[in-house]
Amino acid sequence: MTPPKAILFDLDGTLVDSARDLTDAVNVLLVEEGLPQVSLAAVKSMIGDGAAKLVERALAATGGDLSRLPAHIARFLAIYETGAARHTVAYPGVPEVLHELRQRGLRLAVVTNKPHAATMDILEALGLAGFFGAVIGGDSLPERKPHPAPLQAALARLEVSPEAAIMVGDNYHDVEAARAAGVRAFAVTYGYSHRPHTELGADRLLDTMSELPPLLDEAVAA
Ligand SMILES: O=C(O)COP(=O)(O)O
Ligand SMILES: [Mg+2]
Repeated sequence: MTPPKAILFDLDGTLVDSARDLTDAVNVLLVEEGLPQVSLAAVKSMIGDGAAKLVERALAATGGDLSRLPAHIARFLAIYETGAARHTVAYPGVPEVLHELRQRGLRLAVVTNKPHAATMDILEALGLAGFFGAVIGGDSLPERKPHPAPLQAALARLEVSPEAAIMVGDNYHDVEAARAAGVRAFAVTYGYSHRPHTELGADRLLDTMSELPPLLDEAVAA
């Protein structure tokens, strides 16, 4: 097996727990619209397909006016971008593992469906931005995961071939995008998966990010 040279990370539910800030921003929008608020658990089940889908799902769940969806999405982004990193934290082990992987000479990227501006705000607020040689957001290209294009764009920027890369995500979109790009796929079990983890089709499952470096050693040995 080709030794890994690059790791592509999903953001929400993989590197960072962002559900509380997303929930707060959705609820500001819903209150403005005179609609009922949604719970943290409900929002976790709506995250993964980008901000537009999150807003659409929240409005659908609360009886909102979907004919005004584009305006609602724009309003949500304006609200979210004022506080995307208020309560958002890195999952346990994430900063240490990113540091270790860079020490090993691996190239790192973020490939997320979250808009690029909010992604950068979060990475900078948490002191993680410097680890990544590429950050592809949900609005960086016309296509989003599960399309392979964002992964391919990250690999082009890192100058690494798909066989020498591993995608680490929390959702089926991450695994599907990786498969379509010819990249190995690992999945974490602590994020916002919409399916049971064993049904994601990932090559390996990680209960914490700290399990990643030893798994890379195995991938090299295999
Ligand atoms: O913004 C989202 O819905 C999901 O973002 P992710 O791709 O980092 O999980
Ligand atoms: Mg995710």
